[in-house]
Amino acid sequence: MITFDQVAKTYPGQRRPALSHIDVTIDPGEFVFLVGPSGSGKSTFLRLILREHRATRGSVTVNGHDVGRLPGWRVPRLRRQIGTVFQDFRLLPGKTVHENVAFALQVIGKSGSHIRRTVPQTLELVGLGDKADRLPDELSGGEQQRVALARAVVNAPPILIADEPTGNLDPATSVGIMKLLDRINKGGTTVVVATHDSTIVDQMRRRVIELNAGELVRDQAQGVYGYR
Ligand SMILES: Nc1ncnc2c1ncn2[C@@H]1O[C@H](COP(=O)(O)OP(=O)(O)OP(=O)(O)O)[C@@H](O)[C@H]1O
Repeated sequence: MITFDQVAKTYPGQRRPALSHIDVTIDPGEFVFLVGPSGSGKSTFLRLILREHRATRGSVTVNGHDVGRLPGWRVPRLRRQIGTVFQDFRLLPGKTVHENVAFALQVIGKSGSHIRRTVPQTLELVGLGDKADRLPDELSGGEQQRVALARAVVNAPPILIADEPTGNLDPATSVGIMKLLDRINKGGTTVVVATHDSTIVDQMRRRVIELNAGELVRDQAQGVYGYR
């Protein structure tokens, strides 16, 4: 599903590579935590999957496609296969919860009847069925992240990527978000989460990939956070 084959990435103008010698395979349906100190390359790893950047060496394959070789016009189709969630939620402030989630379907051309059916189901999944008409600034941080999650999965992508999804949330709220990611994964979605949240990684005991200075230094089934 997602394969890194001898991947290296050096950003333009930088001497030190952000990633080097990365060899890893993530199978369909896996749940993977990506951990490592600040600057170790976690976001770069995720950006290569999304083709926000291209590898300098080696190849990144998603669903059988070498994403570095995709022509530009195919990149939107790749990104439709990958739901994304970030630390800062990135909701549209002038739109309601329903509209934020619906917008993700409108931009890919889904019909009004599909949207009216699917959005309420997805808001129920994330526990926000009763807050569809709220604006983002009328929600708590945890609720805003649930909206972002609903938006990420409303078109049922096979892959969900989350970069520090609990970075702005208190511990109790973070547990709720991780339980939701776990539930989405149990529905068959491959989930990759970059995080500094050691408590949650230690609680969940899923596969842990650790990066350090751009190198993959640990790949552990049912792993722990494992460094300070
Ligand atoms: N656009 C860029 N241009 C140049 N260098 C970059 C760029 N993005 C990241 N880097 C560098 O690449 C290295 C890896 O950064 P990256 O953001 O992938 O780390 P990270 O593990 O996600 O860090 P954090 O936990 O702080 O988010 C760092 O040295 C960073 O300064």
